[in-house]
Amino acid sequence: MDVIVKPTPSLNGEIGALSSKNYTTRYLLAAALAEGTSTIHYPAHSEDSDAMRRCIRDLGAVLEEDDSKIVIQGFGSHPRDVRELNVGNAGAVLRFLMGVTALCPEVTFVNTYPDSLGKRPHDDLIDALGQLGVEVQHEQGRLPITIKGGQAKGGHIRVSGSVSSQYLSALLFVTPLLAEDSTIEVLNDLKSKVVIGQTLEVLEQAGIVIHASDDYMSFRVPGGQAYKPQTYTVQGDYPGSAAVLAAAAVTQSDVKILRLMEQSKQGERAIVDVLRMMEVPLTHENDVVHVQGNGTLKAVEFDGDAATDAVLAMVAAAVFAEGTSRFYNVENLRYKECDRITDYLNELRKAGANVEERQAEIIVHGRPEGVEGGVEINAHYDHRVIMALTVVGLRSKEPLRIRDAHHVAKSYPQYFDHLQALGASVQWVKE
Ligand SMILES: O=C(O)C1=C[C@@H](OP(=O)(O)O)[C@@H](O)[C@H](O)C1
Ligand SMILES: C=C(OP(=O)(O)O)C(=O)O
Repeated sequence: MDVIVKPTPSLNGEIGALSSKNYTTRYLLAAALAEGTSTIHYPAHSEDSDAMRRCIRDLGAVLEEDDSKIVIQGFGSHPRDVRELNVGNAGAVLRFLMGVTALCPEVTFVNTYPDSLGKRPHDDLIDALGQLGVEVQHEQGRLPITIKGGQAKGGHIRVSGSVSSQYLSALLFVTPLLAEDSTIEVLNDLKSKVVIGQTLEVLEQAGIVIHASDDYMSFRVPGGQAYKPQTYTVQGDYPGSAAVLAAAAVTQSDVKILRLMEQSKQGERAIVDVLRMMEVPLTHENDVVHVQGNGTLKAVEFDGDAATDAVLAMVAAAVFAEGTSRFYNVENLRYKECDRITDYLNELRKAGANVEERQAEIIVHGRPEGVEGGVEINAHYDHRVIMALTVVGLRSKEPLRIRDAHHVAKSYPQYFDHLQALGASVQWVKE
């Protein structure tokens, strides 16, 4: 399905934020790894969170769900012996479960998105699992991947953090369940460091003890621990909401998004600070972000690694700012659902934006007068490219047609409904 985005001068109204993808995947996993019954209130519903639901069920968890909660009977440290798992296009779900299946005799992760997740690297995690005595078969570090576990006991593990924090999160989820203590040393840089704060928060809620250094570069994990069954409540999602806030920032708007915690550990809450730095009129009080956009924005410089999943939305806002914006320290955007630097900037250029790339930077020469539009956009299987190009389309002179926009459902299936509710002119069309 494609979406046509038409120029929309103003957005008005109020929406509840979608539920956080990152917390939902983590709570589902922590509940599955507990023996006993856990409850998760307001879990996210999207392709990625559904992938985690499907896989933990395949591994032996029992799930019962109604409109507002999911009740999970976990399998503890004894997942069922399954042959295959299908994570769809969900990177975090794949990496976390590659760690957990170190507890299984032999599991193959199949390759259902050869042009997206199928291209993403997992070498650093494969190497770390090897240090635990887990045999991993793979296609040059890519899917399909077979994990032959069952022998892992714990020990000293060195893992690179220079491509993704998800490899480290994977190790943090599984090592507490191993018989012996582990130490984890992070080599090189740790990208998306803030996300590790979310992993540690969830592990602590599940009663798991981890001794982390202040810089998150080394960890001591006592072995033989058990996840406690818990009641969790999922907070609102900043990465998805960032796109709606960017849309409000580039139009004449009066838009409120509810359920966005000020004290959240999600790095993408920086969208609020970045829009503020861009002089967009907004407030953030009592978990409500209120944007009263006047369409005028100033350029900004920002370390994007602090808010990795909101950078594309920030860039979309910068397309209409006065001056030149720079988003630096963003190389790992190249290893996501698509190359979020080269592929994304190519689509922005098609729409009429003036953008430049460096290996680890995005530079945007703003066009406050608006961009031409009137072209077809390739979604590159990437929900965040779809959301960001929609923001650009709202302020293009001619409509944008976003091909295969249904991939937005990876994280935010109701994105276009939310925008429509705010008055955006967006419309689904069959190919
Ligand atoms: O741990 C997680 O849930 C995630 C970590 C981040 O990935 P990287 O660590 O690869 O940057 C983020 O982009 C992704 O959407 C979710
Ligand atoms: C990169 C993302 O997800 P993942 O790595 O889990 O596929 C994302 O949600 O933007």
